[in-house]
Amino acid sequence: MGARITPPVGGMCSWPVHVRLVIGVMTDLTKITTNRRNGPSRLTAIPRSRPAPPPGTRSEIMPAEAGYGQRGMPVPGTDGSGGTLAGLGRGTDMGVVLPVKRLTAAKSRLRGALTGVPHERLALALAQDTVAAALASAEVAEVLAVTDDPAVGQALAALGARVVPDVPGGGLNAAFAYGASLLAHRPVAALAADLPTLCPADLSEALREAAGPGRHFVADAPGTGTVLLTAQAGVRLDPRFGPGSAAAHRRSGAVPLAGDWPSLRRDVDTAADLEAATRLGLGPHSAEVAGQIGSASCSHT
Ligand SMILES: Nc1nc2c(ncn2[C@@H]2O[C@H](COP(=O)(O)OP(=O)(O)OP(=O)(O)O)[C@@H](O)[C@H]2O)c(=O)[nH]1
Ligand SMILES: C=C(OP(=O)(O)O)C(=O)O
Repeated sequence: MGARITPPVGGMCSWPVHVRLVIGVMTDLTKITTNRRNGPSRLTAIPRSRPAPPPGTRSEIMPAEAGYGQRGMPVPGTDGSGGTLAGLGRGTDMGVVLPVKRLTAAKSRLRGALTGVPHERLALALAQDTVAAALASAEVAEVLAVTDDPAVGQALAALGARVVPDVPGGGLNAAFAYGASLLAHRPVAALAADLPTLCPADLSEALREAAGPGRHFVADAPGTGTVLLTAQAGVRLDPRFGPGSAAAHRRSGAVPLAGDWPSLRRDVDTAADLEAATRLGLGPHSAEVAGQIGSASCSHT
């Protein structure tokens, strides 16, 4: 498939495009402790008296540079869903766990989907857009990426995620369970890392609906897989991702959430999925890789 360039279906965009402006840092995976409150996505919320970041760390991006308040972008401190960003006095304590495979092995069904684009670049861009959207959600306090790939760790840390190695090395569910165990003090959301259309407002709404006791999940667009599984603090996540995971999560007692949330349900496993995601509106990293100008169409905020 060549990169088919079509404008997003919707109109206004609520994407914080500053993610493209952030400068990364070479960081030892085991030493990254950055969270969204001191990461780049939070810089707009930090008082002006905050000391400048030390040389060699992340660049400070001011709202005007980031495009906030322009072209339908949300003003600082909001994600376009009516809530204010966590750390400014609202939002939940939700920790998002997001495992990513080594890029050489990741998204094998997608290999060759974009002519002339190195597969690893595309696989990374999907994760970058997912993480940036999660960090921009008013309901998310922290994003924890579980990965053994140094390039993934570096790129996601640069966005503001905390990164840990895949210590169990036992596949996707083991990685989710491990990440959740590190966030045991919080409610936890297990999020697929292949959601390049994800809009913060869709994720925020789903997480608000998941606020009841126990576990909740959101099925993918076809209805058979899972894009999001949540567990309240103190409740075991018990992830059952993989083929038929929607039914597996339902059987395990997790409650399905019924909202539309098209940007959340659109996971990208195949070239056809990528085409569907492109029609919906890709996030900035994936759009750039696909040679598409613009970013996710988050008109439903
Ligand atoms: N850390 C970690 N992440 C994983 C593992 N398996 C899958 N993932 C990630 O989980 C997300 C969803 O998994 P899949 O959709 O099955 O992705 P995938 O295995 O890369 O794709 P295929 O090779 O096409 O099956 C992707 O972002 C993967 O990178 C694993 O064993 N460890
Ligand atoms: C991991 C899952 O599926 P896929 O590999 O199709 O993304 C899932 O839906 O649980």
